[in-house]
Amino acid sequence: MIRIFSSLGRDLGIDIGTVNTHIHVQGRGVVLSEPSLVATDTKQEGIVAVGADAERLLLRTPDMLDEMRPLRDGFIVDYRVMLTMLRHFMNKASRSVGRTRVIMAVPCGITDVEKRAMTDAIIQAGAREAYLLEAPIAAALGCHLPVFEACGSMAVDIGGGTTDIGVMSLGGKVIAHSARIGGHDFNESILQYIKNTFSVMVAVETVEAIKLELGTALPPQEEMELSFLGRDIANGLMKRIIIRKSEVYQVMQETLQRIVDEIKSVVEQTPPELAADIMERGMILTGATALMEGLGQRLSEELGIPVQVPPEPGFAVAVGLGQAGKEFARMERFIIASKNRKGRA
Ligand SMILES: Nc1ncnc2c1ncn2[C@@H]1O[C@H](COP(=O)(O)OP(=O)(O)OP(=O)(O)O)[C@@H](O)[C@H]1O
Repeated sequence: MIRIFSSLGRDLGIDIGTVNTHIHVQGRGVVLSEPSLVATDTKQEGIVAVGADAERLLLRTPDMLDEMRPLRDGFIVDYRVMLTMLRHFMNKASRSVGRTRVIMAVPCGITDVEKRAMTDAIIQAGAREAYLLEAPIAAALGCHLPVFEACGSMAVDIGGGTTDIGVMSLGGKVIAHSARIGGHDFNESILQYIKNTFSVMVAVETVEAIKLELGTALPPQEEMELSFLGRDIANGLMKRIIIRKSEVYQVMQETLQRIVDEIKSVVEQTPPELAADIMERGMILTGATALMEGLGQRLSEELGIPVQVPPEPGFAVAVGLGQAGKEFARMERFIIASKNRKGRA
């Protein structure tokens, strides 16, 4: 059983993702939104800058610095760097970190070792108390789904590295599933396609721009194209390439289908009475990948479930963590790990 400690400080809701970190402060809203990125000095192996500062420096002086993302697919890959980044963000978001209760979103189904690492990091970063909540539960709270009522609610959060799917009812989770597939997989497919079709190498920023400009989950109604520069694999010279929206749509099919299949398998495992509620009331789709053109409609058509995308899907989890702070007395069954400075529950 998870112990709920008493708290005096302000709540921080931290959505620390593979690509971005968002922090919600009780009473102030989402106060921080920065890339989950660290720039390290190649010679000294020291950390030079964190978050948005690191992104700026890496763009200006790419040869003198190394880029590090301390989380991959939502999981910690370098504890020391992750801790530095977390401490930096927490101190930026709050002037009294030592009095805060942190509620953090994590992918569904993380192991006990990963839970321990996350709660340890939060306390080491200076917080008074640490609590973990699975991302789709936070997303559902952020979108005001009736998760405490006797009906089924469903939320799907698609970020850069993971798709997290949750079914909730009566203040507890019924199913929580995480698949290591997300926005990054679309980028990978586009990158491979460009390499194989045009025999050029392109910058990751170019691939991201192609996805944001031309990416669509539905067959394009009208053709569009984008021109960009790539480096010819054969002779090393820069070459201008034109890619069409219909090509990008085709390239994205495999990842789209994998996401559909992951959600379908959760719907199939959902108890019939809750599945009926979800078919009627719909599910919510969050995470910044939810901004992709036509994704909500595509999922709705494939799953036969109404899909709603909130106005700012990338912030829904952070907002939900703030809501979890407000509803804290009712959160016991949702909280998957906790720790305070004296120890863990
Ligand atoms: N308009 C858009 N269309 C398609 N994809 C988008 C759009 N805007 C952002 N994305 C994608 O959203 C992803 C980042 O989403 P988000 O910030 O929710 O991820 P994260 O929380 O850091 O990752 P994770 O939850 O997997 O750890 C990136 O892959 C980005 O390319």
